[in-house]
Amino acid sequence: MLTLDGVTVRFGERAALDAVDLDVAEHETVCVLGPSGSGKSTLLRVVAGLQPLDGGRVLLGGADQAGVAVHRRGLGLMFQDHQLFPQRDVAGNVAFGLRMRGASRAEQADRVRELLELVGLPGAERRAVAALSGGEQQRVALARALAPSPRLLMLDEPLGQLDRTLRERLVVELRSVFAQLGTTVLAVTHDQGEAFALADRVVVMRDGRIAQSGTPLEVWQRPASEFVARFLGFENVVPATVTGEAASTPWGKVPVPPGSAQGEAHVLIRPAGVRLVPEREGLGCLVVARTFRGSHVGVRLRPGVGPVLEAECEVGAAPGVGAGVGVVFAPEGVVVLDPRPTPPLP
Ligand SMILES: Nc1ncnc2c1ncn2[C@@H]1O[C@H](COP(=O)(O)OP(=O)(O)OP(=O)(O)O)[C@@H](O)[C@H]1O
Repeated sequence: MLTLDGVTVRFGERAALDAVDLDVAEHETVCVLGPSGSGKSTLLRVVAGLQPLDGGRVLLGGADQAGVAVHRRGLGLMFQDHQLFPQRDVAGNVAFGLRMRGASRAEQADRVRELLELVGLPGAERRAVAALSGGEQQRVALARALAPSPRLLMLDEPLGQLDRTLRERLVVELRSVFAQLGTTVLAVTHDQGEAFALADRVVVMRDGRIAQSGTPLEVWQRPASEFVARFLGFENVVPATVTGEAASTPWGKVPVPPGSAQGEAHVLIRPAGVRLVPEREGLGCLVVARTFRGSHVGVRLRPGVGPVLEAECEVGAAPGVGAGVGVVFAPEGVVVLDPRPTPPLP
């Protein structure tokens, strides 16, 4: 459906996109994730035709889009500040793209009714958009973007300004709407929870390049690099030398899963792989903080050697701040991060 082939965009000396290759298949939802300034919005703007290329090609359905105007690309856009028309009612907003295409009044009304049902706002046609909640406005923006049946729907931080509970609910609804309609989606977000919940495939960007691409599970279980692991919020990442089934780390020897890459690498120890034992039985640590996280308690530990460690304990079993504990590492919680560059996309 969509192919980016060596797409490069420069602003002065700096490449906002540096020879990016990316494919999005029909019916696929791809979420581009990355820190501020990594090139996510530039990527969307390039696909939309809002940003000229300094190199490479953008193809939609196999056709090179060079010189094709924004409104002729068959895209649906839903951007952060969803920019509804405040003077029009809900129906007037949703029907906008249909009117532009010359649909009859009856066609418009049918499609608007259908879409409002789909986004969970049945019968909202005559409501004023200014009187809607943030979440309702977001649904209207989605219905508006979907109304002309775009071949590719592009979302930029679609749920950015909404509160967490609402975001979590809307993500589930979005997924179900996309599945029902078979929509192809390219979304951009800096919120990993949103990306992981929405996407069939996650693409992590760093400095205008793709740092990793994979299913949410693949990326979560096997971050490709120290950068990706840290971006996902993991803190227990250290340089190591792997020999056989052990890694030498600043925390001492750590067991690694069988078949791990050998030699110099970074290792990630998931907090759940950091097991607390009596003080004299493992690496001695001091508990420096404790955070209740609902299903578990996060415990920060200062070891005698090496950087601070994060551990995860069952609620009720977490030691108090100031306690001395021992730590052992469970091999199933250890990931040797691949020192090789991310393999190209299939
Ligand atoms: N019009 C522009 N002129 C100059 N530099 C730009 C322009 N647009 C983007 N950049 C630069 O290109 C880089 C990528 O920007 P981009 O907006 O694509 O990042 P982003 O990942 O979307 O960030 P954010 O999450 O903060 O929106 C940044 O360094 C940014 O400063």
